[in-house]
Order: sequence, then structure tokens, then C-alpha cells
Amino acid sequence: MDEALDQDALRAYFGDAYPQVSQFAAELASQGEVRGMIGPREIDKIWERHILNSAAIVQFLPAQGTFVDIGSGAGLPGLVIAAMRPAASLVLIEPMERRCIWLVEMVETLGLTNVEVKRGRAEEFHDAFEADVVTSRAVAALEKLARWSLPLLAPGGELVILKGRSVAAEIEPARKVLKKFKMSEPEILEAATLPGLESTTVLRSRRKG
Ligand SMILES: C[S@@+](CC[C@H](N)C(=O)[O-])C[C@H]1O[C@@H](n2cnc3c(N)ncnc32)[C@H](O)[C@@H]1O
Repeated sequence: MDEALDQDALRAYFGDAYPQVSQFAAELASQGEVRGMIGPREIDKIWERHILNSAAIVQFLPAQGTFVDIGSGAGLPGLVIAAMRPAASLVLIEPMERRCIWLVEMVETLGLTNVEVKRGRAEEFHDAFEADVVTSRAVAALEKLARWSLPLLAPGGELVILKGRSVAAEIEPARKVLKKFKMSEPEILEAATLPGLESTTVLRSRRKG
């Protein structure tokens, strides 16, 4: 439960990103349910379940570059990454209009200057641009996600995705597409945030140049 979290520890963890990230948490708490972004039972778990879970991926991301977050939904992890990686350029791809409207509002409200929201399915942007990193959380199983994500990745770029604990079982079905895009053997990484909180799982793979 968020009420057990130490605000000083959160402030120290997020550093310069804390004002934007805490404002995002407050917007999700006040409007997230009515706007259909999060479920009613998640209001008192926004920091732990959403903000910190999203932030866990950031330790595996470079300081700068073009990052694409697929299926951003309410802005998870895309808006959290944007706040924590101000030198990177974020593209958030989301097909649902209602969610895109929310994302654009949040970019303005939080004063983020490094985010572009693109409405559509990831597959619709395959020939539009190339990214240094493609991220996602809770969008699809790896095989499908790889088909949607890897054509967006520049040679040398990385797929870095938040996944459930059973991600290892998703690798075999995805072998063919991973091979087609010359991806390195996926690494499964434990991503810790604050002491005492459960870590999350990140899958990372690099597209060979
Ligand atoms: C379960 S939600 C997860 C949202 C957010 N990433 C999170 O962790 O809270 C999945 C999101 O993926 C989006 N989505 C589904 N298919 C997609 C596709 N082909 N390309 C991009 N986004 C897609 C949906 O509209 C939805 O917002």
C-alpha cells in the first residue's frame, strides 16, 4: 500500500524527476479511475504498482536517444521514463483515442518537453522511424510484442520490456522473430527499486548492427 511508502525515500529515489513523477501519481489518483486509466482498487497502490514498477526499467536505459514506448495506456512506463531521462526523446504509441488525449494532457500538465504522442498501433509505424530503445509494459506476449516492436528498432538498438515472472516461457515461441531481426539472446533481469519492495522483471535484447 502506498501509505506505507516513505516520501523521503521516494524523493531520494527519483531525484530531479520527483516533482513531475509525484504530480503524475497525483493526477492518476484524482482522475485515473473516472478517466478509465486505472481500476478502482488501484488508487492506493499507484506508487508501488505503477510508478515504481515503471521506474524499475530506467536503470537499464541509456541516458539519451530516441525511445519508443508501445501501448503506453495511461503513460506507463513512458511518462515515468520521460521524467527520469530528460535527455532522451520519447515517442508514446497508443491506439486508443481516449488514452492519447490523456497522454497529451499529462505531457502538458507535467511540463514534459521530450515526449511526442502518436495515435495508432505499433505496426502502423514500422516504416516511419527507427528508435534506439523500444519499451513496453503489459501489452502482449513476447512473440507478438517482438513482431510489433522489432521493426521499430535501429541496428544496435535495444528492446527493454517490463514483463511478468514467467517471461522465460515466452522466449521459445518468439525465437523465429528474434532471429529474423538478429536479436541477441534475451537477458532476464531482476529490477529492484526501493528496499523492501518486490522487484520486477525486465527482458532485454539487443539488435545486432
Ligand atoms: C494492458 S494495457 C497496458 C498499458 C500500459 N502500458 C500499462 O502498463 O499500464 C495495453 C495497452 O496496449 C495498447 N495496444 C494494444 N495493441 C497495441 C498495438 N498493436 N500497438 C500499440 N499499442 C497497443 C492498448 O490500447 C493498451 O493501452
